[in-house]
Amino acid sequence: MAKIGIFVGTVYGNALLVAEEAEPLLQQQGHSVTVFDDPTLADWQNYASDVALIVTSTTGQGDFPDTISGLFHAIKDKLGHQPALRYGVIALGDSSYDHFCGAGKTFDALLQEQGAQRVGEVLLVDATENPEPEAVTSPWIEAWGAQL
Ligand SMILES: Cc1cc2nc3c(=O)[nH]c(=O)nc-3n(C[C@H](O)[C@H](O)[C@H](O)COP(=O)(O)O)c2cc1C
Repeated sequence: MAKIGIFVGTVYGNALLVAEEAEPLLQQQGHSVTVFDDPTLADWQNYASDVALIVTSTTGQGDFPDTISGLFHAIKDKLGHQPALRYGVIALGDSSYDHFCGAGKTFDALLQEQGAQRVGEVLLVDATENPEPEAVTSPWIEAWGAQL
């Protein structure tokens, strides 16, 4: 059983919906789960030796939504190595934009740089192909949770 924090970046609510659907799926696997829809660095640091699931959309031109932008920059500026952290990334985006899933990919790159251990591959969800992201994210989450 793992202690999992789900850290959400959203503008229109899709990523939050995905996170809220992930919570019971992971709990059914015996994990302890908390969703942070406006996450702070203090929230993040409570999971330094546990598991983080980042669920973020991309806005602007490859930018982070405001709900998670502060957390990303705080981790980048204030934390160094995070070798005890295991994590996963679900990146929501739209392939008609230039920087497809840019925010999720950038978050993953930072955590890789900081030595955190990614569980599974980054899930890229394309809104043009999947108008209902849960159809893709729910099976991915079940498989991801089983690896923890
Ligand atoms: C103004 C705007 C800018 C966007 N920019 C990007 C982008 O640069 N890259 C991308 O992959 N998707 C982009 N998207 C698509 C969103 O990430 C996608 O619709 C996502 O599902 C929204 O999730 P949310 O409701 O959690 O914010 C953009 C959408 C809008 C409305």
